[in-house]
Amino acid sequence: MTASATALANELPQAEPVFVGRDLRPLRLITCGSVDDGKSTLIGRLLWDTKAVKEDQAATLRRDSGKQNDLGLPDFALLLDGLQAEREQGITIDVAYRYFATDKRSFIVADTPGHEQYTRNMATGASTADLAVLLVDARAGILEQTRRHATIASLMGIKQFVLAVNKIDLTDYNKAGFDAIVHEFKEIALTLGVRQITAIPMSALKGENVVYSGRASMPWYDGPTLVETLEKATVRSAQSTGFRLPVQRVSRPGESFRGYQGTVAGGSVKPGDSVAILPSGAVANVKQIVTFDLVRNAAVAGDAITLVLDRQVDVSRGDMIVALDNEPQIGLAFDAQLVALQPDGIVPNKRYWLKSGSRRQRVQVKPVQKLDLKNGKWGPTEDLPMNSIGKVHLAFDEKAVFDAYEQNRSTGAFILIDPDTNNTVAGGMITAKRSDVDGLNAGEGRVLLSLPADLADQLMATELLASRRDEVEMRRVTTAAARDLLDGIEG
Ligand SMILES: Nc1nc2c(ncn2[C@@H]2O[C@H](COP(=O)(O)OP(=O)(O)OP(=O)(O)O)[C@@H](O)[C@H]2O)c(=O)[nH]1
Repeated sequence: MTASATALANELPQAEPVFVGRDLRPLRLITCGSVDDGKSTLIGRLLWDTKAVKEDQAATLRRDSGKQNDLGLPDFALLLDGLQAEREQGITIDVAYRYFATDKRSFIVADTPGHEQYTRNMATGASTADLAVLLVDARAGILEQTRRHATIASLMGIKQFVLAVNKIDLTDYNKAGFDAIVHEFKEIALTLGVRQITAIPMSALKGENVVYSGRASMPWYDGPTLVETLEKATVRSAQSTGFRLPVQRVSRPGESFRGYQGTVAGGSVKPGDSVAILPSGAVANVKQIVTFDLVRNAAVAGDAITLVLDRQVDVSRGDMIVALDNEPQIGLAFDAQLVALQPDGIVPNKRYWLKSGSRRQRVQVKPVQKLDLKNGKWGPTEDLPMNSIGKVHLAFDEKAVFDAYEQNRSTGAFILIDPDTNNTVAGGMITAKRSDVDGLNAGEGRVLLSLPADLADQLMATELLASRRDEVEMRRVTTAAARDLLDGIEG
């Protein structure tokens, strides 16, 4: 907002501030479903009927789909061909975002592939979404994949669901079939604690109940269209935590200036605020907030800033600067839920890297419960195979800083990386801090050695070190890196 706009806003009566903000914020949604449920067709249809498709794309679409469709309609899935190319590049996190708008609101839709092995992409898309559209083929009904996606979406904190019963035209607009699917889904939703469900019979292909009403074919349905539902959905309220700045970089352009850079991950901050630096616990006041070239008088979640403090304190990459009166949890042990993403699953008690924001820490993971995707019940477990969803205990080598995911989706989320392969093996959410490490070997007192690979292997082969594997962790580095480390210690 410009200075004059701010002044104007201050003069206006304060009666409806909520509405001003609400319409400006786009609704983020994720679409999920099994292969061929019609996800691409639905997104294509949304873009087409809201006129988000540019004229040149539209001409290509009419030309390319001319022969392909027995209904004489354009193949809306073709609109997403560009995304297919993006997918095939094999980018680690594989979510494509599309934008469209009505005169009431704008939307960002995360399109994620439907195959089972793409669960991780779904989890990524869900982590920022306000609402999930779950597609079901009206002929096939609810599948295990539907349950899996609903579960992941709800674990990722999504509270609003649209059950899109698609291809209803292929069932002759059968009301009883639609009702049975809705009934079955409501039972699943109940076990997940999801209450806000809008079920819509639709034909993405024909554009019925997507943007335009399908009443002509389905006089029995008097509910909203998909777009009407999306227009009325609520955008997640701001995170309920105080100020959070995960430090991505310490900027030191000259002797006199030291700033801490990162993207605000919660709350807001202004000069004069008292902050703590975690995990050290040092305290300081905010002296200045800088963005690109501007000095700002406040910053809020989402802003990329450089923070200048009023005194010399020790801050490094991976630390978190937080509101003094509203701090996250600090500890060695946490409860979490995660989705296992790799063929090896989660290996009990193995040491992984946990990455959250710019922080990377060693952690041991103990699976304790697994979700049965057939009946939605949690049961005890000792392992978590690929694509399973589990509750785990985490034990860190050094103090970790988190908010519960419920309170803050940035500072409560993490991924696990296998140190041997560098693969992302899980995506997870912190649920609570634990008071004990549950028999896991929290690594206080453990020795970390960074050595050239051949030397490390020789040392590990000696009897002394082989017998003390739990106490000594060997990091294999190049000879040059080892020399740098030694130089650093000496100099
Ligand atoms: N009759 C009918 N056919 C539909 C409808 N929606 C999609 N289809 C057809 O179903 C097939 C699959 O649709 P897609 O949109 O490609 O499905 P998808 O879920 O995106 O599939 P993937 O991209 O492989 O995950 C296509 O031939 C569509 O034309 C619908 O509402 N009615």
